[in-house]
Amino acid sequence: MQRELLASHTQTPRQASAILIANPTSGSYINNRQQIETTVRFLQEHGWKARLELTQQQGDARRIAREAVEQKQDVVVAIGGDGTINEVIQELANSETALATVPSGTVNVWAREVGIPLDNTKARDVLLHGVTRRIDLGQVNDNYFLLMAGVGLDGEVTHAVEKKSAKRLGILGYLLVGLWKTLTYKGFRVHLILDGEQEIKTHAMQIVVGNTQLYGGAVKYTWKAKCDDGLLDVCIVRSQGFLSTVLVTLDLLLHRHRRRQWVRYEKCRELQVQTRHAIAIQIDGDPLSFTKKHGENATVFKIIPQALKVIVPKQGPIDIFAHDPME
Ligand SMILES: Nc1ncnc2c1ncn2[C@@H]1O[C@H](COP(=O)(O)OP(=O)(O)OP(=O)(O)O)[C@@H](O)[C@H]1O
Repeated sequence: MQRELLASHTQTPRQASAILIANPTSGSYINNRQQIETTVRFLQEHGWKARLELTQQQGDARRIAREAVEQKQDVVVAIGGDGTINEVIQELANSETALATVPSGTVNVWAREVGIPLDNTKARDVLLHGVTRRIDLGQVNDNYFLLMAGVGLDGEVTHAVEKKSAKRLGILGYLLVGLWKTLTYKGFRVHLILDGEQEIKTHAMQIVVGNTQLYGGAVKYTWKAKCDDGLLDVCIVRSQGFLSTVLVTLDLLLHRHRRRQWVRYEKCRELQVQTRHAIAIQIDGDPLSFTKKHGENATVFKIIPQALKVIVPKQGPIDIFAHDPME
């Protein structure tokens, strides 16, 4: 029964079995707490078999998502930000359980990318009336990413914020550490191999490997990305000193065409990254690990086509998708 219920082209509201996973430490949870309980009742009143689970610590969202897949739940609703979503997709990947989101994070990049309203009362309508799509996921070191992975400056920033009390400052903490790192980061030599053939050797400040377009809620490094085209978009920002880094960021922020001069832009299915030193990596805005050093095997970024079912607004932005929704 569930497959038919998930098909949502009709006006009939979707009914489904679902676990709602809420991260009480996510950015806007406190403001949304009342709304979240209302959302559970709202879904139940519309015939959903829905229950709410709160995470107690990092890792819980992933564990609960694994149970949801084992129980063949139709939907996991991630109530949090992109970090909570990233935990959930580790288990939803290659399953029939769809990801839905009621945004409750600080930046909520996924929600912004696909047009899920940040207002919870409107977001819950998407659960009922949104469309189901299958999208790709990126993968590095056995970890999936939904949005993007970064190597270099942003990896350094996320690792530094994680270690320092700056995390408590939220976006401001990222901005302060980001500014400091931009002033002091020297970049790195890198050897890239795309799809086992094309080689690029350069001195980079930042490499963004994107499945989607938006970065940090405002900038677009991978502005041509489609999340269901079976390809990763790679944006290599060359290291040319502090001033050019600021100018690149401004161009990307303002979505100016001039940005093309500052970066190299490629598409591929697989990207091998070899660096002389271990360079910090982030995925979906959280620190991951480091690239392998000279002499070790390359760090490999891959696209896993059609790996994730998602529920998104029917009338959301379409330039992020290459294909129509599922029937
Ligand atoms: N109960 C919990 N206690 C501590 N950390 C948690 C808990 N539940 C989830 N986490 C972790 O909290 C981190 C941040 O959560 P999340 O990304 O949802 O919120 P956010 O950072 O405010 O939003 P955004 O990423 O959109 O800016 C994630 O890495 C997640 O794994």
